[in-house]
Amino acid sequence: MTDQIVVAIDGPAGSGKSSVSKEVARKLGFGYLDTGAAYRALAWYALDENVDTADAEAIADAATVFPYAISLDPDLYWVRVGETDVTSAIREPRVAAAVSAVARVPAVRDSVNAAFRRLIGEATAPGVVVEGRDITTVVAPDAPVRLLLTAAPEVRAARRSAELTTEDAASVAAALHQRDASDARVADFLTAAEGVTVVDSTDLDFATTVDTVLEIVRTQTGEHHGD
Ligand SMILES: Nc1ncnc2c1ncn2[C@@H]1O[C@H](COP(=O)(O)OP(=O)(O)OP(=O)(O)O)[C@@H](O)[C@H]1O
Ligand SMILES: Nc1ccn([C@@H]2O[C@H](COP(=O)(O)O)[C@@H](O)[C@H]2O)c(=O)n1
Repeated sequence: MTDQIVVAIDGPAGSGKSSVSKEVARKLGFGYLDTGAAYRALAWYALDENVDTADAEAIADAATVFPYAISLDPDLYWVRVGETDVTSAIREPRVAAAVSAVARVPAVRDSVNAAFRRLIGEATAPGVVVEGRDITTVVAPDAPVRLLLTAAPEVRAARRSAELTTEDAASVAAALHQRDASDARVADFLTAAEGVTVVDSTDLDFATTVDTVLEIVRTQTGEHHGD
């Protein structure tokens, strides 16, 4: 599709990328691509198959056979590995703890990036909201809308902690910050690249954050999808 609109959104863990992107996609009638889900699903697969996530070569090999599928429908979101629905399992803290090691393997990034570009190209919606860590810089640097969604570290930790009610808040915050530090060695999602607009949601509620992103999409594309 040639006139497809890509809205590229990057940001650190817990900044609201998934929830905000999904809602923006719904409101615009766009597809939604959660790129972190591919890395999480590969980490889940490695754990399930007893592949050592610290062994880059073994992980690169696993990535070549890993039967991954994802829905781009924001109203019907699922992630599968083979016949197994892993939509919830990939959010477990054990997967979050393993994912950075998997994501730092260059061969893995090359293969998932090719899959992302294929998925975006095959999407039938008028546009796709794509979120992750390197979407504005590597996956879709030419996207007409490129955003860095951020929030203060303590706010992101508190939001994530509110979701993981069985975990203690200090461990949730430590895990989130540790994952950011590890991920930041691979992609710079803490500073906006040239041409990327920053949305800081520290003092914005969810609805206002969504409206802010929608307004930027409308201003930067001149499109009024979903109005
Ligand atoms: N502006 C906001 N105000 C309040 N809560 C928010 C806001 N934005 C997102 N949230 C909430 O913060 C939590 C984290 O958001 P979300 O999972 O979308 O972040 P994320 O950036 O995708 O995280 P990760 O990278 O770890 O997957 C969710 O519970 C979400 O509903
Ligand atoms: N473009 C991306 C997206 C994600 N990652 C890695 O996947 C992990 C999970 O991502 P979430 O968005 O679901 O938190 C993330 O911690 C990164 O390790 C990536 O490298 N590039």
